[in-house]
Amino acid sequence: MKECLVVIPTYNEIENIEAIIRKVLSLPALFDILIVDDGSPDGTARRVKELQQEFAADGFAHRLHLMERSGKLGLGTAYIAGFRWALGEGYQYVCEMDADFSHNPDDLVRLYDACARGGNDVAIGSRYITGVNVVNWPIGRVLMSYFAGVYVRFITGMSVMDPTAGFICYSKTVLTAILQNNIRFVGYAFQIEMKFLSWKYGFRMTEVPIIFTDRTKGISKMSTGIFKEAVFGVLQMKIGSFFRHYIPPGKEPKPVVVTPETTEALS
Ligand SMILES: Nc1nc2c(ncn2[C@@H]2O[C@H](COP(=O)(O)OP(=O)(O)O[C@H]3O[C@H](CO)[C@@H](O)[C@H](O)[C@@H]3O)[C@@H](O)[C@H]2O)c(=O)[nH]1
Repeated sequence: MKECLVVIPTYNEIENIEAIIRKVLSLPALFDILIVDDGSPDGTARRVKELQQEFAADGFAHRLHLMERSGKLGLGTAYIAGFRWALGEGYQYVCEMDADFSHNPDDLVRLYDACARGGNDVAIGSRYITGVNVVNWPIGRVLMSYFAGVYVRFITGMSVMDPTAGFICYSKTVLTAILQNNIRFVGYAFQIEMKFLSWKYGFRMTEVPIIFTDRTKGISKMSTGIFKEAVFGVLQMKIGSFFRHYIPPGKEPKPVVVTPETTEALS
């Protein structure tokens, strides 16, 4: 059985890609990797292919996968494409993680355990569940991230302390339910939308404390467009939620089968 896939979106991560892949593959063997690369001009995908060849010679090519997309289509759509692939391949759990070591790959085990052994459907690697655990971000970025959380909690009513977190483990059940929806955000607001939908569907969610350490190699792809999408998008998302019902899989009303007996019973 395929147990857990770590989806890593990449755009120009040539300085980090090999190290992060080798680190994840050094963890317990239940973690496979899917890199979703958006045509990185720096050759990130090419390096992944070289590693795939090396691993094939060692007999574990099945643990490293690559999805190449035509251009920079956004973090959210990269993850959605990765999640759909994971469900098609039959993985039980799927993790999100950045390529740049700002998330410590060792914490994957804690996130996975919180779901697989802790009975949760969503385990969030949380920077703010025990104070503020962010290292080396400029103070402006820490404040923006922290108050984005306050804003999201105020607008949505969802009590998650780190709604913009990008280090998460999902069960296949929650992803199956969420992906029935059109995920509207392409940038980092996608992270908020995923948690909001998990919460609306009533899935069990937990926050696992982590320390987020800013990257030392390569640059962040955060932009003002991504920021605006999050600010206005959260409001749209909340308003939109008034007009729909969220029914988790298995809880859908059973269709009534009409037979002569049921017709008689109804009359
Ligand atoms: N495929 C693809 N990957 C992308 C894209 N944009 C960013 N990425 C990849 O997504 C990961 C995160 O991007 P960063 O640009 O390093 O994010 P950050 O500024 O450090 O933001 C962190 O904080 C955000 C808000 O709290 C988080 O939402 C985000 O996940 C991340 O942890 C990296 O692996 C990066 O290469 C894209 O358009 N396409």
